[in-house]
Amino acid sequence: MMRTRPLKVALLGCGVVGSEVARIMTTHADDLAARIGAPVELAGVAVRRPSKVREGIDPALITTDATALVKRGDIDVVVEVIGGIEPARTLIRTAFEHGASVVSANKALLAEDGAALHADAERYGRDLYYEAAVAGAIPLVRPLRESLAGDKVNRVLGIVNGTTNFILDKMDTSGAGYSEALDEATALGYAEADPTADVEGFDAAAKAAILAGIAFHTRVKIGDVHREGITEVTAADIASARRMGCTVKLLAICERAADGRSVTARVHPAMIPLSHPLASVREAYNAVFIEADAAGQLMFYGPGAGGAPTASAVLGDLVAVCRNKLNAAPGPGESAYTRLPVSPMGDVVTRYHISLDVADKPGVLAQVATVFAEQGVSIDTVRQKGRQDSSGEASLVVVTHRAPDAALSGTVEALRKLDTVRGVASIMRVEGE
Ligand SMILES: NC(=O)C1=CN([C@@H]2O[C@H](COP(=O)(O)OP(=O)(O)OC[C@H]3O[C@@H](n4cnc5c(N)ncnc54)[C@H](O)[C@@H]3O)[C@@H](O)[C@H]2O)C=CC1
Ligand SMILES: N[C@@H](CC=O)C(=O)O
Ligand code: NA
Repeated sequence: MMRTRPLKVALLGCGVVGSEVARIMTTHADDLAARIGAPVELAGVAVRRPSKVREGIDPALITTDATALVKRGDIDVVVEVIGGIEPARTLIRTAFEHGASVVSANKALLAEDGAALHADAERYGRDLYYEAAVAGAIPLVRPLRESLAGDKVNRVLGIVNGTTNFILDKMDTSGAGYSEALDEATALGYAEADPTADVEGFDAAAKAAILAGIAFHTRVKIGDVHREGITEVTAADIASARRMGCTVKLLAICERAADGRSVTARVHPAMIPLSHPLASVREAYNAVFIEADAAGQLMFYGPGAGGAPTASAVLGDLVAVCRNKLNAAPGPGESAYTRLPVSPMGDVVTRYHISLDVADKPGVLAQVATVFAEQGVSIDTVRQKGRQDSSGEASLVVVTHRAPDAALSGTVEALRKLDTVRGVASIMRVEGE
């Protein structure tokens, strides 16, 4: 039976995501009410620029005082789509204290201080939902928190940042320049307020921390995630990947160690074969593989960024939280009982693609091979090509078998010291084989 008294929602932030949340709440009001069992009413919208015209939003709802809004006491759900650590963190904690549950899209905050926020939610008996924080519209948090709660997840691997995937895709397929592609991603509403978070891998690292935490029932913070962005990826790297039948993607990889006693989480660009499903993830789409003991391999794919797709995830959470509220039954809280340590990147076993500029003379290949052998790194393939100029140099591309990352980086360090190695043109990990 439909309750007539509406559930009141406070919206914090009305930018790319917030404006779409407000629009869908209005246009789908009847369906949302039917699905929840009570109408939902937008009771206040906190913004930074009140003079901006916001189509479809009653100007009487606009306020610049977000703190007063979350302290009102009659708010059932606060939707936080401001972003950043503060004031978002204090506003969420204040919301819990004053009776509201929270839906947030803020991966930066959750990956930094998720444990404290979950503790507060539990203390006050509120919900904290954040499906939109990881991979936009794609359901990932809920499948991990609920559908796979009875299984044992061993690996989560995928593309979780739309902006960088958009840039790498444009560079690869249309030969677009890095800055031009970044500007386009920003104009389309994919990038963070400060796009450094995207291109330096902070955003993907935050998502990896959240995914690893939920998947392995442990605590992983953004600082535990090994992070490399895409700013060092060159057109030459992408061309080199093509020659090997690969493409370059920014991947997030979270793994449980074979002995089950630790986990790793990393974000870095990697070459993947064109035949791998992740290679065909274009533009701002994301895709994530989850490997679990009983379920086997699952793949999740869809729009990873943008106002409307992200708002879809926010609205899904809003419906769930409202239903929980009506049933007086909070949803799942944090599950971090395993307390597994996060191992350093050096322990991760992976493969390298190394492109070297070497002296074009006898014995060089043997010297290079000796360095790999000394570090215990086995070579998979070698390709050497003399230059058609007077430099006396050749280009040598080595792809390794799997080895600990510490041994691989030790190999590169030792190679740099050889007189015959004139330069290391590029180093990239190879995944997905
Ligand atoms: N844009 C996207 O594709 C996605 C964004 N997110 C997350 O959603 C959140 C919002 O992102 P966007 O909407 O893209 O950012 P945005 O920058 O377009 O919107 C944020 C809005 O919050 C306002 N704001 C900042 N401080 C405020 C304060 N103290 N009080 C009231 N308003 C304040 C800003 O003026 C701005 O309009 C972030 O946490 C972001 O990481 C998550 C998934 C996808
Ligand atoms: N900036 C992020 C937005 C979604 O999380 C991205 O590009 O993926
Ligand atoms: Na999601």
